[in-house]
Amino acid sequence: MHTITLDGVEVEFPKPGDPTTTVHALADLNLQVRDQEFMCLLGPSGCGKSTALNLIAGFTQPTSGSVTVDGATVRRPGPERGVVFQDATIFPWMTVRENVAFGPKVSKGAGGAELKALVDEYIERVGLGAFGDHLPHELSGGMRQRVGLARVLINDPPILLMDEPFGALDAQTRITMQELLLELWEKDRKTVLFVTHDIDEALILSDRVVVMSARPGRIRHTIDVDLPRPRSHELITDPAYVSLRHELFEELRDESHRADQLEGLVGGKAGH
Ligand SMILES: Nc1ncnc2c1ncn2[C@@H]1O[C@H](COP(=O)(O)OP(=O)(O)OP(=O)(O)O)[C@@H](O)[C@H]1O
Repeated sequence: MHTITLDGVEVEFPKPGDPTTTVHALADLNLQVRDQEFMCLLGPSGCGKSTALNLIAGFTQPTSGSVTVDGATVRRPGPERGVVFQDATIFPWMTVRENVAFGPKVSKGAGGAELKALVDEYIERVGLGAFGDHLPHELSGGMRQRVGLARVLINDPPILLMDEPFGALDAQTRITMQELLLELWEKDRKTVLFVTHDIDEALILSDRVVVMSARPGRIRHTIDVDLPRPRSHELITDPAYVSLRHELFEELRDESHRADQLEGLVGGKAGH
């Protein structure tokens, strides 16, 4: 069982440039990600999605409230939580194969034929079988993100935390990567928390979508995505999909408007 629980989580940051005031990033956030569930956190820019993910990853601590993984309080990063960011964390001087081998080599002292076979397997899984000896600068953005994914997956973490991993990719590559992720997840269901501000991405991937409010982020709305799996983008014309999309669009529109007001981008006053 691999579950994530946030209970009454508050996060306040010192305001950059003005440490006497704070930015209230998360307010009384309560969230539970179930075992082997694919959950998307959806919300307007600046609502605290990354802050929530960073708490679970163990990169930051809540001001109050609790963050637990499998019942244990999160205090630091751990091998059971794999984190994938928008910019793939890969070493530019290492080949694809060396990059993918890095984790098991360093954390488990793996090596030899066994490691080589494992690396080949994961490179194959992410569709980079023919690119093992390439350096990152010889790859496209989508291919680099595949390397980033393989680097995390090879450690076989039961929990995946993904922060807009496809956010920097062009629309078509993004769709390809979503379908690759779905295919990988169908085979080996990990507990996933995926941060995005893209409604279609959330719907295609998730079992549940949690919509966060504008800052301070709290949960505004949760929807169950009862669409059949395995899924592909053909789903977008399905009436059930269209209806869920409309529901999420309405929720997100209100919150995006509030977020813009907070930032002083449209009418109203900037605030914290
Ligand atoms: N280390 C920090 N110090 C001060 N303020 C911070 C820090 N990290 C985040 N914030 C602020 O907290 C709020 C939430 O930020 P966060 O990055 O979690 O939002 P987000 O929903 O992930 O946004 P986006 O979709 O734009 O990435 C923002 O107002 C941000 O400026």
